[in-house]
Amino acid sequence: MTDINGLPFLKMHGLGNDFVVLDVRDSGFALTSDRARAIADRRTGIGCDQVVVIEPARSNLSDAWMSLWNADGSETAACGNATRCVAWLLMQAAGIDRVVIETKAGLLDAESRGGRMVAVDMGPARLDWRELPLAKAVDTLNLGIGLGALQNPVGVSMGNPHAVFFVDDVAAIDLAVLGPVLEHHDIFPERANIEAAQVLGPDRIRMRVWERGTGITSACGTGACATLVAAARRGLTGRKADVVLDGGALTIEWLPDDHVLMTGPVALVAEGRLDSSLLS
Ligand SMILES: N[C@H](CCC[C@H](N)C(=O)O)C(=O)O
Repeated sequence: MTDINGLPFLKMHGLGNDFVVLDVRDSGFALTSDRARAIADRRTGIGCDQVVVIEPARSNLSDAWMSLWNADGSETAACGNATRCVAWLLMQAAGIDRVVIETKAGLLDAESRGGRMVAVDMGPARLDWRELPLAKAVDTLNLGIGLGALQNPVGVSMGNPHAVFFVDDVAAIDLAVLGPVLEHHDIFPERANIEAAQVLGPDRIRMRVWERGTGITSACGTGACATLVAAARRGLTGRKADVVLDGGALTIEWLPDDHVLMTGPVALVAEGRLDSSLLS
């Protein structure tokens, strides 16, 4: 199916990181970069940070495939908040409390924690420069780049690239100015998500994020995972902490097997149908 007309969508968010969710398992509708941009436009489209597409499972290891598109039309392999939303939808529809979602970043195992709380094993933190990826061999614990108040981040991939900068006061960081420049730094051949993090205690971190391909968002699940791993690697926190974002807190734990467990809420705010004029 190529016609966007009448295609149902759900409007969801995780701590204000908002999504248009398309379940195309029956229609076969194919999203493109242009269509994603049109849907995500907050004036002429539905408006969202990412467009999330539920597709038929591609193996017997998962219940569904999920593809993810930023507001600028770029595709990303990982999105923690969207993963919780899709997992909740699938569990609600099937009356089950566990589901496996497959993405370009691998298999994601999700479980209901009751109500609208969902826990997701976001897979292993990738710490090698090649996995981020970076343009050259660099110790990911100290990338050695910087701009203004943001200096010397930790590089972590959760299937998507993150640069975590630790600062004394997150509120003083002009992320709208520094974020886009650092997102496009030459060391990141695929760009990067930019996090400014302030450690509040051994199990609490305040973080704000400039997302690759989207800009400042209220929350970023993979960014929260990357921030906890970065803090633990630097010895600033333990391996479990609440990461407090603009939209609320996620509980993140870096497990002994290097997988990262993310727990947080989901919200379903509306449903509707797309109109073909969206693409005009
Ligand atoms: N909001 C998402 C992250 C999107 C990452 C995307 N901006 C990228 O290009 O990697 C989350 O909850 O993890």
